[in-house]
Amino acid sequence: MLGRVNHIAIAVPDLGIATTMYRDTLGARVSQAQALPEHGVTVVFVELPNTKVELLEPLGPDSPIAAFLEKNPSGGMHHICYEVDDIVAARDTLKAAGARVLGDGNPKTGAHGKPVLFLHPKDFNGTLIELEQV
Ligand SMILES: C[C@@H](C(=O)O)C(=O)SCCNC(=O)CCNC(=O)[C@H](O)C(C)(C)COP(=O)(O)OP(=O)(O)OC[C@H]1O[C@@H](n2cnc3c(N)ncnc32)[C@H](O)[C@@H]1OP(=O)(O)O
Ligand SMILES: [Co+2]
Repeated sequence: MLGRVNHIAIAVPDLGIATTMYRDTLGARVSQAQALPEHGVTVVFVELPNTKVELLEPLGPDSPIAAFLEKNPSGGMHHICYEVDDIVAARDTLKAAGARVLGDGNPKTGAHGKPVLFLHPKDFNGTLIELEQV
């Protein structure tokens, strides 16, 4: 079911500071900030030779990363995104295996304009998983 790692996400309290750190201190190429109101986050992608790191800042009053940042005020690793060929087939297989699919269970359009879904961290060794159909 799983393909490549698409990105690893880090929740950050201040996207401007985090972007400067990745660009100027760590010397990486970074994208422009992109507000994603449907996801309650603003994102910046750090573009690495083999994958991407997604920096996430809360957007709006109901951000899904707000509680995480309250518990981890300086930020922290938030999720890992794996690529799948068929997200609906993957969802149905995982649901049948007892995994909790977050939200209403229907894929949303993610930061790359492709369908994404999230799986509950408590069902996957304490790691929040995002699936992206590529
Ligand atoms: C746009 C896009 C893209 O790439 O295309 C994105 O990535 S959007 C990225 C942002 N969107 C999302 O993350 C959407 C899916 N996420 C969610 O629905 C939420 O973040 C949840 C995963 C349900 C967690 O929500 P919240 O923290 O408010 O709930 P909660 O406090 O009840 O947490 C339940 C338990 O899970 C733990 N928990 C919470 N977030 C966690 C995380 N990221 N990794 C590992 N564990 C985590 C909490 O500590 C708690 O454990 P204890 O009970 O042991 O204390
Ligand atoms: Co993501």
